Amino acid sequence: MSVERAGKAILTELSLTAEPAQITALLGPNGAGKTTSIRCCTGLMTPDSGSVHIFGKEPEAATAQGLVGVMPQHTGAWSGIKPLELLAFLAGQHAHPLPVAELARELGIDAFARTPYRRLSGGQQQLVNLAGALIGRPALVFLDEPTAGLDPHVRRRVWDLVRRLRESGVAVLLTTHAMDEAESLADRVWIIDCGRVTVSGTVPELTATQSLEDVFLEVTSGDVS
Ligand SMILES: Nc1ncnc2c1ncn2[C@@H]1O[C@H](COP(=O)(O)OP(=O)(O)OP(=O)(O)O)[C@@H](O)[C@H]1O
Repeated sequence: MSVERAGKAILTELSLTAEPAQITALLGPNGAGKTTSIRCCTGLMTPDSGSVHIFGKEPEAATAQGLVGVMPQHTGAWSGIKPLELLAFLAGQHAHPLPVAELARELGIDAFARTPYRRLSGGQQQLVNLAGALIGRPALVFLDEPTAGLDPHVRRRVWDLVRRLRESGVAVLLTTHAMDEAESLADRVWIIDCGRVTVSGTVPELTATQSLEDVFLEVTSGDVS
């Protein structure tokens, strides 16, 4: 797919896939087009050319059927709503949601369940956003920098959860700037630069002779102009 905004190419013939029961990492420098790709895949943005298929459906239809979960990098302010209230509300939008209390316990949300969303720390808000993405039991989940700003304990908890999603057959597509995270979690890695795929492969393929960070630095310019 290709996307142009304000006369500038943001994505150029970008093509990638994410398979069920796999963790797919989408890597790229700041401004490379990762979030834009996710927005196109979830129907929030329409590519100027090309198409997106989610289990054979258009993104809007797949999202409407609850097949897709999204953890955005930033949410709008959820204001004064408390985490469990928010998750119960989101659960109500789905036919077969996960049990709210169980998910909240698993992610450690219980500890700050009584604090209004806007007063939560950045990391706590991240966990609530992650729970919100998973509550509807999606078959495909987009996690945009799910562990950015999380402490090492919480990061490991999120990693375990992401691995369990894979084990249960979910297709996980995540973005991250942490190369150790991609190496540890991902089955397949796609590296993009200036809206184009520059390299893709399994972690063992990409790291046969050098670290993933070295590969990243080699195949990306970091030039977003
Ligand atoms: N609606 C829009 N209008 C104009 N430019 C846009 C629009 N949406 C995104 N862009 C530009 O597209 C480029 C890619 O942005 P995007 O958020 O996809 O990057 P990213 O890879 O997710 O970056 P980061 O790692 O910093 O989160 C940026 O230069 C951004 O300014």
